[in-house]
Order: sequence, then structure tokens, then C-alpha cells
Amino acid sequence: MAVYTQIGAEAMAALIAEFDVGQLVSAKGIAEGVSNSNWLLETTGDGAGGTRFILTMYEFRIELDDLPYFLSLLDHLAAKGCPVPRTIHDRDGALYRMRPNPDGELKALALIEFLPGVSVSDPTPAQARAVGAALAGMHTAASDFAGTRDNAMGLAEWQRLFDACGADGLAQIDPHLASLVTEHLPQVAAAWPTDLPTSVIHADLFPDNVLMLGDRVTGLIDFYFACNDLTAYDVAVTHAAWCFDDSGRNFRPDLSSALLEGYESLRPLSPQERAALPLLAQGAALRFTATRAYDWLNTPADALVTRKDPMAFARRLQFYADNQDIFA
Ligand SMILES: Nc1ncnc2c1ncn2[C@@H]1O[C@H](COP(=O)(O)OP(=O)(O)OP(=O)(O)O)[C@@H](O)[C@H]1O
Ligand SMILES: N[C@@H](CCO)C(=O)O
Repeated sequence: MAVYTQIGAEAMAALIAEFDVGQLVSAKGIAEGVSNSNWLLETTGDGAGGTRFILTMYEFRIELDDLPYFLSLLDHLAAKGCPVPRTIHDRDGALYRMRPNPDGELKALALIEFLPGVSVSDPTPAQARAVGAALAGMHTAASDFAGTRDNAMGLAEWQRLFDACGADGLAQIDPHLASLVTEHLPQVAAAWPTDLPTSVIHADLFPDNVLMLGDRVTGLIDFYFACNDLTAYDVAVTHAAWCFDDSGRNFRPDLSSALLEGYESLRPLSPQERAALPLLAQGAALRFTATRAYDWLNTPADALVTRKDPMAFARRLQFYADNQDIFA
């Protein structure tokens, strides 16, 4: 569940009155997600258009200084026709508001447009193709976005997270994990490209961050890892997230070709980008192995969240290292 902070009906109505969206009709906490508290709101809907909105209270992990980047990126992409929720500005034009939670801690809150659709758990090639095209559309549409943000989840951070886990911690997860990391991380780091095109990237485009109706992408959400980095790395992250079963044991070549075809229908990869994909995909697998391993060891047993299996991405790492020809 992800509603960490309770907001009473009167306080919610008063908060919503700060936006030109009509009066509050209902507010329901959303169970999905782990980082923030989210509510689905329905209003009588006057000014800003629409009657359904997502209210997010930023609880952990997000730096306040990064919020203008994330929220104005949504506006930029939505204005260019990408299936991305726009930010509803308050009556003063602000992208977010600050509000004390019941413990008196100031928290940031933002209202964004609700988009229809569901997250698929067993994608078809047609859906993978549509996701590839939506990713390319996003990269292209962001090319004139003025904001910049470094990738806080880049190579140096993977290294830091693995170090924090320690060899013993990694061995607790799986006896082979430490040697897998020691074998691949230095090689990937040494060969990491520096001369490929960069852009705004989503950096976490997993199926649960894509809303779909049939074969159509209706929403790209959760831009809270978005940053400026190698464009092809985002393709690699999306590939790692979409082209295997959850356990990482079974690669799906049909989804892989569909995703890449969809991507290249809008933004063809350069020969250099394509040649780098095997390495970038190993990097993507290392990134999610690192964060999942760290969370595995550091999430208290009574926490509300379900830990995600690091080995699902360690298996992808091994697969990408052993099968570099899949991107040829
Ligand atoms: N704009 C939107 N339109 C419709 N539903 C949305 C929208 N934004 C978020 N949601 C719903 O809220 C859920 C949680 O959102 P989100 O993934 O942003 O939360 P989070 O706490 O940041 O999650 P994560 O665990 O991925 O860090 C999503 O799974 C989706 O069901
Ligand atoms: N999408 C990530 C969580 C957010 O970084 C994962 O599945 O590990």
C-alpha cells in the first residue's frame, strides 16, 4: 500500500480549492507504488479540464530541488503530444505546494492529470512495439526541454550500492551474486561509452510505469528517475524491463525485436548506439540488481513494501553478457 500520510476530508477539500479544478467529489488512496503517497481524486472539474487527477505527496527519495525538473518535464512532453500526464498548476501558477503532514514535517504535493489505461503484466509484441515507439517519441519530444539533471542512479551509484551490500550481504542473497558483480561491473565500467547521443531519459520505464489500452500506450508515468544521460541507455533499460519474464530466466526474442522496431520507427539508432546496446543492457541489468540488492538487505521485515528479487536482474546480466548478438 502506498498512502503513508492521511489527509482528512476537510483538509483535502481545502487543498484542492488551491487549484482551479472544481470541488472535490471523492479521494481514494492508491495502493500501488512504494515511494510516494498517491490519491485518485474526482472533482466537479471546471477550469483546468478533466475531472480526475492524481495527487502525489512526495514522501522519500525525491529531492525537492529536482521536483521542478520532473514536473515541468511532464508539461513539456504533454504539450508535445506525448502520452504523459500534465502537471496541474495551482492558482498562483506553482507546480507543487508544500504542506505539513500530521507530524509537522513539510511535504511537497503535486496534482497531475489522470490518464486512463492499465499496466500490462504479460506484454504482447504489439504492446512492446507501441512502448518502443512511445519511448522514441518521448526522447524526440524532450530534445528542446531546457532543464537538466544528472543521473543520480548512474555507474558510480551502482558501485556504491554494491559496496554497501558487501560480499557477505550479496552472498546472503545468492552464493553466486558477488562473483557475478565482480566479474562484470569493472568491465562494464571500463568500457562505458562517453561519445553517444544524450537526451532526457525516463530511466525506469518498466511495465508498471506504462498505462495501456489494448495495443495503445495511454500513459508514461513515474518520471522520478528521469535525467539527462545516454539516450540508448534508456532503450537498454526498457529492453531489460520488458523482454524477459519476471524471473529473468526466459528471454523473449519476439518482444525484443518488436520493442526495437517500434523504437526505430520514430528514432533510428545510429550504428554506434546499436553496437553499444549489449554493454548498455549489462549496465541496465547491473543498475536494477544493485538497487534491488541494496533494498533486499535494507528493507525492514515489517515494512509495507514487497522486496523485488535482485536475482531477476542478475540473470538478465548473465544473459546479456552471454548473448551479445541479440542486438545485432
Ligand atoms: N497520471 C496517472 N494516471 C493514472 N494513474 C496513475 C497516474 N500516476 C500514477 N498512477 C497510478 O498510481 C500508481 C502509483 O504511481 P507511481 O508509480 O508514480 O508511484 P510511486 O510511489 O512513485 O511508485 P514506485 O513504486 O514505482 O516508485 C501507479 O501504479 C498508477 O496505478
Ligand atoms: N523499476 C524498479 C524500481 C524502481 O527503481 C525495479 O523494478 O527494480
